[in-house]
Amino acid sequence: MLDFEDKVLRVRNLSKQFGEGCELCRHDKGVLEKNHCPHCKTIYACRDISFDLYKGEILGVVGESGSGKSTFVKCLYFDQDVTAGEAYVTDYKEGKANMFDETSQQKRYLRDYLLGMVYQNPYLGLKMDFTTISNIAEKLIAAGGRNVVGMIERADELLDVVSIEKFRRKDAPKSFSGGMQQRVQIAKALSNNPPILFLDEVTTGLDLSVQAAVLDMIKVIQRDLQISMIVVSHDLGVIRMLADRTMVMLDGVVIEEGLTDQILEDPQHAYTQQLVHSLL
Ligand SMILES: Nc1ncnc2c1ncn2[C@@H]1O[C@H](COP(=O)(O)OP(=O)(O)OP(=O)(O)O)[C@@H](O)[C@H]1O
Repeated sequence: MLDFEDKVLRVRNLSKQFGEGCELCRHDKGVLEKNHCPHCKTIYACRDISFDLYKGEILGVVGESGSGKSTFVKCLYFDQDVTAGEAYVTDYKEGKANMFDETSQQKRYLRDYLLGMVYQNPYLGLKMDFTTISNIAEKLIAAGGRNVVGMIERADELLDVVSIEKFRRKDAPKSFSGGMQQRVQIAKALSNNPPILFLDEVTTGLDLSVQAAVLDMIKVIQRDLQISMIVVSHDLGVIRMLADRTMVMLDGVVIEEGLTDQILEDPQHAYTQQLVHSLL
């Protein structure tokens, strides 16, 4: 049974809109067509998303393109500002400070010490012209690392974890395959031991066999390091393989959530039923 004490992240009513809204949509979300207002064209990308993330669990977020998954995870990593909502990290100010209200310096601290992100597009997470080792060192330096030998040792250790061969470690990621780039991103995101890691469509676009290898690796890392993860994917197959619990998003709203097995065996919402059916 999960305990209240085991929560690492608490999110309440996370909302993100693109546009100001108008008299019609601001007060009555019933006027929306899917996720947008037909009158003023404001897009309500995420609406009132609330959940808890527990220590050592993988929470899956699944939904079709445009359902708001990336916006949701970008808000949590401060790549985008929320329109409204609260989020509390247990390891930060005893879980009492709404991280969305913090200063940019405090948000940088949260990113450097407590949160990690692996992007779908490795160009967003890596400096493609730097060596692989210095990509990892960059994150360690941001988190206060000054001991060069220590940082190189740490980078080596992490590149072992993600199976990047020793002779490639001084190469720049631009010379790597897509699967290798994702593995370097994962090593970089793990470098400061964050208790919480976000992964956004990390295997999309990879060959099936490479995809399977990256997913296996994520599972092993999560088991060995007991990191809590939020895994975002349009692919229920990925979520089935990784996630303990799942939230299903449609048009910016969480329409269903529960244990992944439960959702797969007994989906309640028509959209979830369709998703599950497509897996069969
Ligand atoms: N910067 C932006 N400006 C305006 N609208 C945006 C912006 N970013 C996202 N949106 C809109 O927000 C909605 C959710 O987009 P989001 O990228 O979060 O969806 P998604 O589920 O991650 O889809 P995909 O996997 O295709 O990226 C979409 O309607 C999208 O057009």
